[in-house]
Amino acid sequence: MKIVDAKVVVTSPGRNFVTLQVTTDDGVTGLGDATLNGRELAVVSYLRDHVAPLLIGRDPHRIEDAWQYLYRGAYWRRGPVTMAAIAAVDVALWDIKAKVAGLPLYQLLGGASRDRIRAYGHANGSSLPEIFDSVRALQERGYQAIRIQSGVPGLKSVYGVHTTTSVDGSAPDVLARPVVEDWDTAAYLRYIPRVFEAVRNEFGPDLPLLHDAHHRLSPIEAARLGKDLEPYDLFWLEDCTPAEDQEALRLVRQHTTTPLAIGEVFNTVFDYQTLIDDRLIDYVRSAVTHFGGVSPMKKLFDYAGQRGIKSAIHGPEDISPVGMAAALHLDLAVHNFGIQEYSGHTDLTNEVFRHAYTFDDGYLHPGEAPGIGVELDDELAAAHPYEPGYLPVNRLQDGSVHDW
Ligand SMILES: O=C(O)[C@@H](O)[C@H](O)[C@H](O)CO
Ligand SMILES: [Mg+2]
Repeated sequence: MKIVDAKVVVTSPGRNFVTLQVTTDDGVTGLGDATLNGRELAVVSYLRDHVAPLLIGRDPHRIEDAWQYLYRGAYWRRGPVTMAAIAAVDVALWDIKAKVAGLPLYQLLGGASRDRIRAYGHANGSSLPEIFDSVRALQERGYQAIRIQSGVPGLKSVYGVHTTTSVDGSAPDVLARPVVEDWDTAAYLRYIPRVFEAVRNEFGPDLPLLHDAHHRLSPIEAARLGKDLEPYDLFWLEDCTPAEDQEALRLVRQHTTTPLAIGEVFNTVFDYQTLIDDRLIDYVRSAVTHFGGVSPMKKLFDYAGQRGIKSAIHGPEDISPVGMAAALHLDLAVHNFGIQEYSGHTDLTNEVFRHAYTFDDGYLHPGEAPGIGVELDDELAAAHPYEPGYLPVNRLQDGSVHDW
């Protein structure tokens, strides 16, 4: 069997997605997600100009060799652009192998370790009543674990709430530049424990609650927040310190028993080495799409599992249904599964990417279709071309840039 075509499809059914479609001489196709939010076209070029020509003529079954060839063979290793491109190839080849076998991918990863996959959803609000309504709306959709993000008194923007207008009064952005949001760490640290106290009082002790600090805190600030949140029994505190600094989490860990999760912007296992070896975290948060694919994610989970650390694959809306499907096959198969982030996609996105996976009563399942279980509607994808779009940036009240 040989690869005869490798096509990159960019589509924006509401937001941008980059998909690699690999075709074999037998007419089998495999899909991989290469979406890198806000830098999509860099990965498109990497794949089209530098990777696709190397794939033609290769045996699609040699997945590990293709991965090593693209990773070691480029000489320039790691980084989100490279690893998103390699991820798309890896997932497309796993999709092909599983389709040829006539099996859903999870069967090739060891088979199901569980019957269903617990998901968490995102509740947001600028006030407590808004947050309570948001939690109730998620519970009505079936969610049984919920991330809580809150506006902070004195700040105009609410992290996680989509806006197209900058807080600094600059010309309204037409998404050609990032929106500017505002941030004040001291106000946030004073307020967030009160939010979790109120949510616990409203919804009781049983509902698993999560919170994302989005890399905005120094180690000592994160340590304080972890301690202040202990009475409210969080499932985890996510991304409390900047992701580049593994040692920062040692200080946080020494001060709090609030469980810690990190990794959505990590690209390789080396970003986790100290964190896993020294048991400084409880959950690894990488996305299949940004970590080089299913192959390195399986290795990461096996390594983390030796230290009792669990999986929690990144799954916001900017992971396409292709990336989500790949995540769900891993979730079902690995023993040390923790939880899966799942926001779902728009109806239009679900039409462009028809998928076998399901969400019922707060639990996901990848489905039984051979491969990863996603089919791309090329015509509908082409009808919704790329549109520039960016995540926001944060500025402090003195105007300086802060982590978003
Ligand atoms: O945990 C999450 O889902 C967030 O941190 C998102 O990944 C981020 O806002 C970019 O979309
Ligand atoms: Mg996050």
